[in-house]
Amino acid sequence: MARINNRKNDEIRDIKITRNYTKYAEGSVLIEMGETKVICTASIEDKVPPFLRHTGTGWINAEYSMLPRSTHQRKIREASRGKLDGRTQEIQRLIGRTIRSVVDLSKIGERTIWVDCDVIQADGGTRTASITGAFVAVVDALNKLHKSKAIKEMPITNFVSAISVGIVGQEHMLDLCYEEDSNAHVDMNVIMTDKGEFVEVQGTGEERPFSRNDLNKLLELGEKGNKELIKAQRAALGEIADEILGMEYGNEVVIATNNAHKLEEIGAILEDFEYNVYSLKDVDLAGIEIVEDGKTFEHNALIKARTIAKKTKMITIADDSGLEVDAIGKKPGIYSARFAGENATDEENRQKLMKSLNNVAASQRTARFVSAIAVVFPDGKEFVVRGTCEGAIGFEEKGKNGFGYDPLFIVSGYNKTFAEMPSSVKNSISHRANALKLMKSEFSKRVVR
Ligand SMILES: O=c1nc[nH]c2c1ncn2[C@H]1C[C@H](O)[C@@H](COP(=O)(O)OP(=O)(O)OP(=O)(O)O)O1
Ligand SMILES: [Mg+2]
Repeated sequence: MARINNRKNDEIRDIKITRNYTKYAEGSVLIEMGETKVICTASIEDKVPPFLRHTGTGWINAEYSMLPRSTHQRKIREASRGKLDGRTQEIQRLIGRTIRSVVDLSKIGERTIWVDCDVIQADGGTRTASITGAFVAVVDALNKLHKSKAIKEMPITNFVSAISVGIVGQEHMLDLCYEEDSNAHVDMNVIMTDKGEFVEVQGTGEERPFSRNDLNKLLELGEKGNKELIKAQRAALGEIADEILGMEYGNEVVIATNNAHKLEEIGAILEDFEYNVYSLKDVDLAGIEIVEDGKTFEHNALIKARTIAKKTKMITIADDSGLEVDAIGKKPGIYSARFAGENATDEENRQKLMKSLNNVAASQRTARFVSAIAVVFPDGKEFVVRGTCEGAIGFEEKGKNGFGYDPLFIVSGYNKTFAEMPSSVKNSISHRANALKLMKSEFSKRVVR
């Protein structure tokens, strides 16, 4: 069965959120979900209901109404009728409860936020559009309080949005318009946060009961819709949203290295990382010179990553690595790339190492590779981890694989140099592999997706 406007069953209507729609309220939003249009305002009043006086805590109240000609037939104004009908009361309580669930009322002082949702055109989903729009208006109002220093911090704990789902005929559908809603035999409103948690689920088998399987399908649709709505709220709020939720980082990382071998290894080790990996060449920064004047691997890795993150505004991963040889006081260490002088080749560095270890006995030739991996996010957050790999320096070069000091580095427990191993083996045990493993676990703690 085709949907109106040929929408797919799991497709939401076009959503448009216009902030600062009217001029007096502290927060004012026009939200349009397809043909449904609601004006949502948030107004701040410097007092609270009696039960909260002298508690230092605030309150949020919501009112909802439909303009007489928001519907097909004129609907009598509730003011003229002199009382609110049950539906209106239920909806405004729902809006109030929802917004209260994501605002820390103890942080807004003794103030009441009045949320007013006025439906100017109704084509289904007015309560859910009201919630989605009201949240944005409340963020704007609270942001004004925050910017004027009336409150110390933004008291928003979560973003919240709402969407309708239902079963029409045999079909499970997302975001029902009026006509679909009138034909639905199961009707549900799903209110969720940016964390994917539920604030409220209102589901009714109006014409016939529904199964657990139906419920699961409907929740699935609700989750998809709410994700998209919260994305739209974020987009509408721009930087204010980033301040509350932390910046959204996108799906791309750039590897800040000019060393093609390292790039290849990092790419291979990050094969299962759920980000698209870019090189400096991909972002037009090939050959960029970065002064590595840190005193540690960690510091140098951060210097490289910060430089590229600043230029690209992308999540940036950098490696600073080197070889610590015990017999020569852990040299060359952070100077590994320039051991034989600025712009030295790998070959020259290896020769210098051989000379430095002239006459040093096998048992005294222990060494380790170190890799510090730094990650810098576009908003400046950063972390750095270290991986190592133990081994010893051989008496002659062995093997053709790898790069740098690989032909001289005999890996502990393998009796082979890195250059004698296939890259797949090196990439499962190397200092870089160990560091990137730690990086991935640290990364996933910091980025909620
Ligand atoms: O798995 C390795 N196998 C062999 N040698 C290695 C390895 N890992 C680091 N190394 C050596 C190469 C270079 O002499 C120095 C890294 O210097 P380091 O400044 O971190 O890298 P780099 O200048 O080549 O590229 P970039 O700074 O653009 O990332 O340690
Ligand atoms: Mg370097």
